[in-house]
Amino acid sequence: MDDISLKALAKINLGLDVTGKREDGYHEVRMIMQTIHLYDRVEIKKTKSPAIRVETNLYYLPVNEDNLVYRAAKLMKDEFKIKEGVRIVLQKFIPVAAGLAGGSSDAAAVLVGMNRIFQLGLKQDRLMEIGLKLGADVPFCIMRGTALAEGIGEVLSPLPPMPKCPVLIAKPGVSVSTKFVYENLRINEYTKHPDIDKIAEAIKKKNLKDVASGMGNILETVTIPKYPVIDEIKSMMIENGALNAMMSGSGPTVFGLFQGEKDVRRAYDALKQSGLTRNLYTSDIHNNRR
Ligand SMILES: C[C@@](CO)(OP(=O)(O)O)[C@H](O)COP(=O)(O)OP(=O)(O)OC[C@H]1O[C@@H](n2ccc(N)nc2=O)[C@H](O)[C@@H]1O
Ligand SMILES: Nc1ncnc2c1ncn2[C@@H]1O[C@H](COP(=O)(O)OP(=O)(O)O)[C@@H](O)[C@H]1O
Repeated sequence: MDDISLKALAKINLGLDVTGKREDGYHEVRMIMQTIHLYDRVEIKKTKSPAIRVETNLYYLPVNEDNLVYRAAKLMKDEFKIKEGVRIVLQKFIPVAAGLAGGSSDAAAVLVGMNRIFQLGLKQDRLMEIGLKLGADVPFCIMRGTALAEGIGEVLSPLPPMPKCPVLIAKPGVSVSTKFVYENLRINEYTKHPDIDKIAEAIKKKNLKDVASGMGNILETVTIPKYPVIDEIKSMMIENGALNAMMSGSGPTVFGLFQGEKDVRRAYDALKQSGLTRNLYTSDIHNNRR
């Protein structure tokens, strides 16, 4: 096999809490991670020339070592002394710098894809270890499904599949840097922490309503004051039938969980009309692990 085409799926955080800060500046988290069916397409072709070449449909994305797919390919080449090169064609559909782990998922796809086309025979755990060098969310993007993430996001405990439901994804026309959000997080005794265990319990009981009512993201305390439009989008989703709506990751994307297709359509139409969002997609829960 000389080439492979893979989906790089986005994630949402059904819950996100920060419990401490490490000496290296990274934060200790407790998060409920969920893969959704919104994806980039990553094609990888083996080439005789040793170079890594990247092409993408988004003109503003770098195609050098600043692109996570380039970094992932370089890491695999160096680690496993691969002499050949790769040509990577990246078709982006996941909004960039949105809190949906698009870049991390693209990198995960390159690790998985190169493991296959170069027949390296690496187990998933090993790929996840390598992935952590590229970003805290990469191990989850390799595993997929539903999981409790601890540590800096890399200590993963699989959870049973989240109940299926329509998901509305709405990103306002602003971009947020994850680094900025973590650096500006201030936690004190008044800060409300989401109950991560309650969400995990609701998932185990397959109770969608309790998952929705338990949703919470401590990073909203940084991103929403800076971009109040996030709150407007959340309110609009809830007023139009969402079980609940919340910011994903460091934002600014808002997702809503819905009971059925009719509800999600109503909220989609309302948001489309409002002009509050630049990217608006209906999606759903993707439970299959890799
Ligand atoms: C907030 C989350 C929630 O899933 O997702 P996104 O909003 O990025 O999608 C993640 O914790 C983001 O993970 P990821 O985007 O892979 O992080 P990295 O590239 O490793 O780090 C980006 C920046 O965030 C900070 N960071 C990241 C993870 C973490 N647990 N603590 C941190 O303080 C790092 O210091 C770094 O400056
Ligand atoms: N393949 C990639 N896709 C998207 N962004 C990338 C990629 N490679 C590098 N980046 C850079 O990483 C930053 C964060 O990207 P992304 O993963 O989309 O966001 P988030 O961490 O919020 O989920 C962007 O500002 C972008 O310049």
